[in-house]
Amino acid sequence: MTTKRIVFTGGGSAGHVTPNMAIINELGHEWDISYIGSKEGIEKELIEKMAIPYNGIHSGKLRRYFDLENVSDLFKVLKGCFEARQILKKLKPAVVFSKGGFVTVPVVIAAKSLGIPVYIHESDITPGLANKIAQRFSTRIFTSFKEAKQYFPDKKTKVAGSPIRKALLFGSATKGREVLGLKEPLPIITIMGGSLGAKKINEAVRESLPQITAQYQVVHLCGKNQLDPLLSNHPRYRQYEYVHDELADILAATDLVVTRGGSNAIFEFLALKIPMIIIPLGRDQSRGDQILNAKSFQDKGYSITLEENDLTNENLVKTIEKVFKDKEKFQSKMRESSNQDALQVIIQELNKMQ
Ligand SMILES: CC(=O)N[C@H]1[C@@H](OP(=O)(O)OP(=O)(O)OC[C@H]2O[C@@H](n3ccc(=O)[nH]c3=O)[C@H](O)[C@@H]2O)O[C@H](CO)[C@@H](O)[C@@H]1O
Repeated sequence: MTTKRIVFTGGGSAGHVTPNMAIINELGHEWDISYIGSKEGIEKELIEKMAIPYNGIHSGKLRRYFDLENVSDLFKVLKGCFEARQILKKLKPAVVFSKGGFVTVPVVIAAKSLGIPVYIHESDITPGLANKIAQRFSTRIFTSFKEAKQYFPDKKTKVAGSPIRKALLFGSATKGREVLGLKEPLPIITIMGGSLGAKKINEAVRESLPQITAQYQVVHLCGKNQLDPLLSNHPRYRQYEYVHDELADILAATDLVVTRGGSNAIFEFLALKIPMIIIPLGRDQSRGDQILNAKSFQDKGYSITLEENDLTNENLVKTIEKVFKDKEKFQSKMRESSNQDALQVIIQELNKMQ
């Protein structure tokens, strides 16, 4: 059996890393795997935990508006291109798989300059700036959403769905309740404000805790440095900055999620048939991709959108009650969904490579 080499890249937030992790876990032994990410991004910790060789390069933030920092960031991108080229020259991979995030731009440019095929995956309905640039250098493009296909050249684009870490599909609810130490038979609501946490959601959840915990238990994935020490002994509330392998059991024990509209997270909840309240990141803080993700899921009957501007304690509690009451309806719509097995689609295409 000949060994083929693949280099993954993606970073900046977990959503640009977890799909890579899902694919890495499913690749067979004929693949030799390496990773290129930023020197200090979340991808470094996540990938090193998997014992995959990790190469850190410089990366700069790309902005659509003028800022003096653009100049120093441009130098960082150029430095990153040089570093990525050196790494790729040494590794000589058969393909580079790029998931998005600023760090991928120098990597795909370097790959293209060395004649290495570049595959990219876009998780959102509208492409992020990094993938908008990367797609010009790419050989093959995969998308999670059907609606995203229109933004890419038809010939090289395929709607694959969202690659989900397989372990998430095999969690145990009993183990989840045990790990959490939640012993009461009350339903569990998990709050996930994206991989970095969401300050506004954290505040609203914590202020509404007396009402919410009257009927439910709460697991709060609140993001780095956002734990609230005053709540560490609450009998019906558990908080974590970020969870790794425990997530599968926690989600198996979860009856409802309150979440940001990050694409990977919501496709995971869809796969697990967990009804969602999606509070998308607004246009004032992003390009509005989460608003479109949330609309697409709401239109299909998988979730209810709660706009951040309408996020009052009262609305949050009311929406939780409403979604909980209609839980079966949301789940039956999710069961009807024809979300194909993205992992298989992507792995089959990679395996075709020489
Ligand atoms: C602020 C921002 O720019 N957000 C973007 C970012 O979101 P973000 O990084 O938050 O991405 P997603 O919600 O798509 O994915 C988060 C991932 O982290 C995992 N997770 C999260 C918390 C935790 O404790 N443990 C854990 O494993 C989730 O299971 C999921 O796989 O990338 C997404 C995919 O391009 C975009 O849709 C979002 O708009």
